[in-house]
Amino acid sequence: DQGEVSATPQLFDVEYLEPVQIGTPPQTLMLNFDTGSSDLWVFSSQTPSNQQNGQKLYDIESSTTAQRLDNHTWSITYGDGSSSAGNVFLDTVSVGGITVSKQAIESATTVSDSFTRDTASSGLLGLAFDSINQVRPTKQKTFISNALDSLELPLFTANLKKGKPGNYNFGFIDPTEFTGDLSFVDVDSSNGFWQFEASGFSLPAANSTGGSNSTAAPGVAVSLPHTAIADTGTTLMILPAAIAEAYYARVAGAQNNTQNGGWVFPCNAALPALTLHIGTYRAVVPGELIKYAPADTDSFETATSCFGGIQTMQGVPFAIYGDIFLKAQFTVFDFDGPKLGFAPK
Ligand SMILES: O=C([C@@H]1CCCNC1)N1CCCCC1
Repeated sequence: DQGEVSATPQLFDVEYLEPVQIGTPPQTLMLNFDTGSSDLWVFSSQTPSNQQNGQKLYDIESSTTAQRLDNHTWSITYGDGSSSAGNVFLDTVSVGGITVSKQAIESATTVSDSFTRDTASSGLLGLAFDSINQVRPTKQKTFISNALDSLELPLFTANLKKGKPGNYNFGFIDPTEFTGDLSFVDVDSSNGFWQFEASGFSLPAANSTGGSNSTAAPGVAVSLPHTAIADTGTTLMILPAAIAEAYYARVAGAQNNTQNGGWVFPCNAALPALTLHIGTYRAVVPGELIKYAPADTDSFETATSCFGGIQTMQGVPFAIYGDIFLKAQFTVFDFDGPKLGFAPK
């Protein structure tokens, strides 16, 4: 089989939501596909009403194929401090026409405030490796793990876009979605993530006049080996401080302001492109993607201070290449290897 599903950005591209069919008859919920985790959990008829805020629910009782997975529960805490927990059911799940019967659906009996406030999302669909699934006493497989045998190729691709719908494909690589050749890098899945090694970065030559979408030829390469994960569920790029410092040194008026929660700069600043070195691949992230969102008002029209798409890694032992990075690269998540493929688009 092959499948394709739209990836619709929410305000400021904070997350991307994809339609998923659950149960019989099918209930379509908008879920956040997350290559940084491995649980498929949903707001459901078991979620307390005081923790709901209009989210569409998985109505367990009205699905004729729902089966309770007795004595199994789940609880997850994400790196940003958000969390959820609950019970487990097995039911039929379809994504872009790919169907898995007896998929573990994790029904939320509690969700933290940030999920309650996120009115558009009915939950997450994890696309990382089964080893970090949080169902106990028996871990459950992700949707993609269950679907693998029915896919033409054991892979899925992510094609996220700035401010408009992109797509995920399952089981095939669509050559019209990228330019040039794909470059592949080995993945170390031992921590359960799509984890790989990057070797450094480059910035445009200092006095190049390129504007905010400057992709002027990169200047000097800086060797800075670091471990990273490809995480569609993280909005920004969380990078080693040395890279963030070198980048924002090239942005007039930039400051790392802990009270606004990170690097901010004047919205009229010229933003250079950042090029990340992954094997022989040179991943260019245009400056316009790094001007992430207004920081002092709710609109780019009135804001003077803007929040950076590049922030520094506090605490996590690896960099997180999130949506800011993935908006600039067509990415292949290939279980054969496993490996990641990147190409410009
Ligand atoms: O919780 C997360 C992220 C949060 C945002 C959504 N993706 C998963 N992790 C990834 C980075 C290492 C710690 C775990």
